[in-house]
Amino acid sequence: MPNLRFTEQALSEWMRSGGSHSEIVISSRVRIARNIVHHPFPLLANEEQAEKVMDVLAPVIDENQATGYGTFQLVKLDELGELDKTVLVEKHLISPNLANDSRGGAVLLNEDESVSIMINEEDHLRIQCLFPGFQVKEAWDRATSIDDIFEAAVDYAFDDRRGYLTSCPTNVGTGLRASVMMHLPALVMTQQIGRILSAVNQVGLTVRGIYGEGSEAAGNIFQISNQITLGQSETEIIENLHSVVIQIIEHERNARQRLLNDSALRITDRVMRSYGILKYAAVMDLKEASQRLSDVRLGVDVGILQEPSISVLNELNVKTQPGFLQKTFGDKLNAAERDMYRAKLLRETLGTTH
Ligand SMILES: Nc1ncnc2c1ncn2[C@@H]1O[C@H](COP(=O)(O)OP(=O)(O)OP(=O)(O)O)[C@@H](O)[C@H]1O
Repeated sequence: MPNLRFTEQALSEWMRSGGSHSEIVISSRVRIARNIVHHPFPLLANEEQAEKVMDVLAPVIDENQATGYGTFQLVKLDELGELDKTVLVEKHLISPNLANDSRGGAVLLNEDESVSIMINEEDHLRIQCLFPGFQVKEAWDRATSIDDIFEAAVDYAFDDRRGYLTSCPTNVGTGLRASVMMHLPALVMTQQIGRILSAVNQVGLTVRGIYGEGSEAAGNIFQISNQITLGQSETEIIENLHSVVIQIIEHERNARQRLLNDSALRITDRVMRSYGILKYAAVMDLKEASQRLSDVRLGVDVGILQEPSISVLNELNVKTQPGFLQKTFGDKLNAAERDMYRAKLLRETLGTTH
């Protein structure tokens, strides 16, 4: 089993700085889907064929250490235990898809974990770049520079009329998904979220939960990304997302202000109560932890609380997940044990000694 430093720390190095609008936008991501010619797409490939794709793609970055983004390590999913795979998903470094069906799958990760290049996921190549805060354009620049390195080395499946060809028709064209992870507690509390999210859908964007397609929006965190990859240029996709996100930020800010003006005592009580429960509870399930961490994050953002730091809250969002908990406290914890250890971890991290 390889020495996997990526699963030791909960907080990726790239998450340590804030980025712009970080009181509302937690992170930005761009991923580009590509396939290479003369190889069956991953869903149709047998093990040997998947292995061949890996042999073609994995060395491209190895030979190109001058990416400017530090050295990369190749992690083959078949060589990892279930727990390490789960932790990589919990840190957003691989998709749940790749963890569940990792035949011939691999990921190339750079040192600060801001670039993750999945091989043999739904497509041969999925280049993902992550940035803290609202930095979709920066994530796009980085992803496209990595894409250029691959494009110079291999032949991509490309059709003059349709653009880049992908396994799922929803990715054909640019193969681009740009997204932001937003913390929108005030829009949820003021019950405006439904209206805002359906407006978002109407302008070609889609809303997902914290772990992507099919996951729930836990802890008032929503992932907003482009739905359309065909018929729009990459710049248009990024610009469209950018302008909608700016509007959502504005709505969330206004909602926070309104809550503070109209219900300061109620909000303060909610924040302090959640902080107290996180510091002293003996049992805590994931749903409650996510909700209470969201309350505390809001409290820090609007100045009700001076601590903990946002960096500690980001770290707790990963550390309280089932995989990471088991990594910390021991393999194979049942649900009741996880709830107990989650509470212990929260008490210890938030500075309560008993
Ligand atoms: N802005 C973001 N910040 C951090 N992680 C993100 C962000 N957007 C998406 N992710 C993570 O990327 C992973 C994949 O998400 P998702 O399923 O939405 O995208 P995808 O695999 O690119 O989409 P699809 O295959 O459906 O086109 C998930 O674990 C999700 O948490």
